[in-house]
Amino acid sequence: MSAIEFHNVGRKFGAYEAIADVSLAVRDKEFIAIVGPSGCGKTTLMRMVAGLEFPTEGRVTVNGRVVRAPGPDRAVVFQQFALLPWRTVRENIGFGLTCTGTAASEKRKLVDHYIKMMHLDGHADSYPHQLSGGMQQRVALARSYVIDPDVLLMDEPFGALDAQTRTVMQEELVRLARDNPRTVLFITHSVEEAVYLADRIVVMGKKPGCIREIIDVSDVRTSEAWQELGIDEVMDLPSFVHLRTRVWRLLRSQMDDE
Ligand SMILES: Nc1ncnc2c1ncn2[C@@H]1O[C@H](COP(=O)(O)OP(=O)(O)OP(=O)(O)O)[C@@H](O)[C@H]1O
Repeated sequence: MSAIEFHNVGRKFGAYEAIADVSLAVRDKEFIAIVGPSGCGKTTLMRMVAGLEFPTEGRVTVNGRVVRAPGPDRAVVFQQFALLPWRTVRENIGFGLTCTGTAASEKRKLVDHYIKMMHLDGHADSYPHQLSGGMQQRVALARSYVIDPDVLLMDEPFGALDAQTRTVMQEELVRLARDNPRTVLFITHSVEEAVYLADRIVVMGKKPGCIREIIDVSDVRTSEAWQELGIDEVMDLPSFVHLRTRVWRLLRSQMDDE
C-alpha cells in the first residue's frame, strides 16, 4: 500500500478548473518534490493531503484511508515559520505533544532529543524573535518531527531564507531524511533543491494543473552515494547537472506554453 495516493484528483473553484486528473502513488518513506509554474495547483494538492482542502473529483488517501480532516499522522511546514512568539523554543517544539496528551517526562525527553538533533542546544529557553531565520526554521522542523508524523508536508519551507542558510537547511534535511526517514511531499521553486533532496520529482503543468512528468532521482542518488557528500560536491556531479537541466527544460516548456 502506498503512503499517499491521488486517484484521478480534480479541483474546481466555481467554474475554474484548477486541477484535473492527477494520479500519483507516493511510497512509504519516499521523498517527493513537486515543481511547476505558479498557479498549477501545488499547494492545493498538498492541502488535500493535509485535510485542509478537498477534491471535487477523485480522492486522496493516506495509508489507505480517504482524507477527510487534518490529523496528527500528517505535519505541515510552511514557508512562514508560524512559531508561537510568546513561547520559548522548548515550548514551541513541545506544543504538538501537549495536544496529543504525551506524559510530561516523555515529552521532555523527546523535546531534548530534537533540540540536540537540530543543533539548538543553548537556545532552548530563547524566544523566536531572539533567533535567526535558519534557527527558527529548525525549530519549525523539530516541532513537526517530534509528533512523529507518518507524512511531512512542506510548502516552500526554505523560501524565506537567505542562500547560505538555505544550503545549510537542505543538508540538514538530507541528514534527517537519512537518519529518520519519513514520507515527504516537498513543494519548491528551486530545481536544484528538488534534485538534491527528492527521490522523485513531479513536474506539473497548468491550465488545468496536471502532472507532466515524473523523474526518478533515487537510483542515481543511491548508486553515487549522494547522501555521503556535501551539497556543493553533489552539484558538481555530471549526473546532477544532467538531471537539473532535464527538469529545468521541462519546467521551461510549461512556462512557454502559458
Ligand atoms: N480557495 C480558492 N478559491 C479560488 N481559487 C483558488 C483557491 N485556491 C486556489 N485557487 C486557484 O487555484 C490555482 C492553484 O493554486 P495553488 O495555490 O494550488 O497553486 P501553486 O502551484 O501552489 O502556486 P504558487 O507556486 O504560485 O504558490 C490558482 O489559479 C489559484 O488562484
